[in-house]
Amino acid sequence: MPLEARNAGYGYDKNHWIFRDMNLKLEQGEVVGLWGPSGSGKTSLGRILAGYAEPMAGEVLMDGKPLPRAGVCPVQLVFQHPEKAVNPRWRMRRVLHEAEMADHPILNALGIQPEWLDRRPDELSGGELQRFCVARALGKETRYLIADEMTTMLDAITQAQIWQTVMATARQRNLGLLVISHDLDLLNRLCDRIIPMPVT
Ligand SMILES: Nc1ncnc2c1ncn2[C@@H]1O[C@H](COP(=O)(O)OP(=O)(O)OP(=O)(O)O)[C@@H](O)[C@H]1O
Repeated sequence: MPLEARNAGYGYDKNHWIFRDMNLKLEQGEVVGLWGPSGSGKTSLGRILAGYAEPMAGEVLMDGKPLPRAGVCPVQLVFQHPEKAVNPRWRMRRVLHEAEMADHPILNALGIQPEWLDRRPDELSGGELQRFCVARALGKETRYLIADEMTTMLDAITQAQIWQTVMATARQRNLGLLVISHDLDLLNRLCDRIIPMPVT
C-alpha cells in the first residue's frame, strides 16, 4: 500500500498557497523523483509527507490511513542541511543509538569511521554528518525515505557513495524512495519516474 498525498495544498499564510491539488503516490519498492524550481514547494511537500507539517487542504495517507502519531515514523526525511537535523550537544553514537543504528553494517557502507562516533556534530564535516543522518533515517521501522536535496552540498565522490548505499538498501528492503531535487540529471539517473511540482 502506498504513501500518498491526495489533493494536498499548503501555504505559510491562508491567502497564499504554495501548491494546491497536489497528488502524489509512492509505492514501496519505487524510486520517484519530485522535481521543481527553487521555491516551488518541494521541501514543504516533503515535510508534509513525513508528518512534520499538516496540509492546509487534502490529506496524506499511508496504507489508506493517516500517518501514525506515536512511535517511530515509518516515513523518514533527510534534509539538505544535516547541521540543522541533529542535536548539537549529542555525540554521534547517541544520535545513532536513539535510532537503534549504533552498530549496524550500513555505517561501514556509508563510509562512517568508528572514531567519528565519539564526536559532536560541529566536529564533523557536512558530508560526514550527512552520512549519519542517512544512517539514522534507515532504521528498521522505515518504509519510505524522503531525500530532500540530500547530497546537493556534497562533493561528487561523497554523493556517489551515499546514493549507492541508499539505492542498494532501498532495493533490499523494498523501501519507497522519494528523491527531491531541482537537478533533473540526478533524477533521471536514479528514478523510475519523475513528478513535477504543479504550477500555481
Ligand atoms: N517558514 C516559512 N515561512 C514563510 N514562507 C516560507 C517558509 N518556508 C518556506 N517558505 C516559502 O514557501 C515557498 C516554498 O518553499 P520550499 O522550501 O518548500 O520550496 P522548494 O521548492 O523546496 O525550494 P528550494 O529548491 O529553493 O529548496 C517559498 O516561496 C518560500 O519562500
